[in-house]
Amino acid sequence: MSQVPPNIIVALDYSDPEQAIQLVNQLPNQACCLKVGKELFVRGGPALVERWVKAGWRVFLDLKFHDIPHTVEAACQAATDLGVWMVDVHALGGSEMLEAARDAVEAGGGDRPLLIAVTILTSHQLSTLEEVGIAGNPMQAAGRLARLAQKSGLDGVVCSGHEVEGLRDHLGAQFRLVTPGIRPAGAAQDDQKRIMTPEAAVRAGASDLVIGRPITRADDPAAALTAIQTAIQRTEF
Ligand SMILES: O=c1ccn([C@@H]2O[C@H](COP(=O)(O)O)[C@@H](O)[C@H]2O)c(=O)[nH]1
Repeated sequence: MSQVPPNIIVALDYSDPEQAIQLVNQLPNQACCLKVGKELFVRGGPALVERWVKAGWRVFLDLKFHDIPHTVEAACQAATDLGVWMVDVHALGGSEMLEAARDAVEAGGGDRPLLIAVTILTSHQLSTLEEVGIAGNPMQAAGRLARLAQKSGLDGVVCSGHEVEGLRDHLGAQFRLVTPGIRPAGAAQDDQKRIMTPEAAVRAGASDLVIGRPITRADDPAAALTAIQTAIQRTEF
């Protein structure tokens, strides 16, 4: 299990960078981390990321690189140059690609980003794995990919809360388990399939909780974040 309270990473999935900036301005500084994904990065560009990095925010650049090793290595080098706190790739890219990504972030020296690999997306279920030809259920497939990521020298993986306990047992306390698909009780499931409440994910041993719509679509996002943080603080882990 994680020995420190997990980070909350707010997923800034906005089409308008100004809306993202306004939200970040409302958030208690340093009380959470920020996640910039594909939509916001394509619309806002690297300057947006640099703005928050310079302001002292820990930024997870969630672009889920998956390509030939040379391309992923160069993309991870570019992410490292931006000064982000965390960056990710798809474990399905295989060991050669994962090792190229690791070499790129390590070339940045001591102040390098954490490098994590997506195992099985939280929007996937057994039928999705069957559809795309991945053997086993989500736990089995995530377990194989997480072991590959660890063997390739990565710092952790993205998985659903449902896999956290099993992965923690096998991969040790230091390996980062970053969990999206987090839904407070009663919140809309949206397109997520393998969901878990923040409290249950914390009890299972998640290192970081990625939360988007339950915060960004709330009437008062800062209050929604505070409510989740309070619930986590009351949870024994
Ligand atoms: O397996 C994965 C990997 C990444 N994500 C990302 O996390 C957020 C979740 O947003 P919600 O609004 O809380 O559903 C989103 O940016 C995804 O791209 C994921 O959901 N699952």
